[in-house]
Amino acid sequence: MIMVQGEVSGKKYTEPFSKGVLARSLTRAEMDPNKAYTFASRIEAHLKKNKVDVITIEELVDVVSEHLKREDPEVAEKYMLWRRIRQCKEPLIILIGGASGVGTSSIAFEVANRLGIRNMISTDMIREVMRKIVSRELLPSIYESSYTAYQSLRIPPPPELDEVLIGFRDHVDTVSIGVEAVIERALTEGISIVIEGVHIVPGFIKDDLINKENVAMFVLTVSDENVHKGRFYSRCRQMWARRPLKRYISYFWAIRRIHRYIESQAKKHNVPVIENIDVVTTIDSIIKSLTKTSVKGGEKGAEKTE
Ligand SMILES: Nc1ncnc2c1ncn2[C@@H]1O[C@H](COP(=O)(O)OP(=O)(O)OP(=O)(O)O)[C@@H](O)[C@H]1O
Ligand SMILES: O=C(O)[C@@H](CO)OP(=O)(O)O
Repeated sequence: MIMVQGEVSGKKYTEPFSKGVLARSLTRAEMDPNKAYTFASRIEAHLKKNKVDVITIEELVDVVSEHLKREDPEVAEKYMLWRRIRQCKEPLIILIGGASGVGTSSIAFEVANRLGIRNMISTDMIREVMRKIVSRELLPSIYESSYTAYQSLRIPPPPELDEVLIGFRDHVDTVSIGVEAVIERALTEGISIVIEGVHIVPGFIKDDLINKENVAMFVLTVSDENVHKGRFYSRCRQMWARRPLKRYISYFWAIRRIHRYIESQAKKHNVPVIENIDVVTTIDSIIKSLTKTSVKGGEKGAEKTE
């Protein structure tokens, strides 16, 4: 049996080589699952042929990337990017924002999956918990959707200001407190997490959290209004969807205003804006950007996610 040696939080561990585990990491680099399993079997055969009984994770990664470079350079590059992020010692906090319907939850799920991050929360869930704590009378705006929050303003803003944005800012400002609490808890516990939703807006979360090397924020956009609108139709066709299409379509004008506002905030605060047209391209941009920014220190290492 071939044994693999690794290290998590300074503690060494040894476990048997598993084709399944290796294949799973290759599928995260977008190798077809069947091909990944065959490839993992070939790696195992290679190690056996070379009479390897014990191999460290680093040595195994070298063997895998050498074989991958010959077989599929594109997957090899993605595999190495993925490894660099996984090597972070600090927990990775990924924040994905964007107006309702641009795809934050779909993309967050895929990013978490690709990076082996087991924790993910939507800001809608955080808002829901906050609604149970504070009465509607005290904080009416969080009882609204982000795009209807303006209807709960107690004092109408002066006509020269955009009331949709005033309502939105008020709504996001409150939910951001819950978002900050989740970030702080993840940092304290040392767990990686992806937080996604319309309440992730550049400029609203405390600088001391955002500026940490292992906290990365992204904003998703869909510039074409018709494509954006189409996303609500595609979502409501999914069997499990329980969200009324009519409501999103009738407030689409407000959602687009919020979309423009979030994008402008991202530009102002140097947060990467990613046009979410093709899922694979969006995820690749996020992962590439993570290796450039949030893992600035390079070899910092992650919790053992799998
Ligand atoms: N890149 C993409 N290409 C095609 N469809 C996509 C893409 N990203 C998301 N979608 C689809 O668009 C719809 C809306 O996506 P999703 O529910 O992730 O949006 P959201 O930003 O989380 O919205 P909300 O904030 O309202 O929850 C879903 O049906 C999803 O499958
Ligand atoms: O507030 C919003 O923009 C959306 C985000 O998902 O939530 P809901 O439409 O469920 O209120």
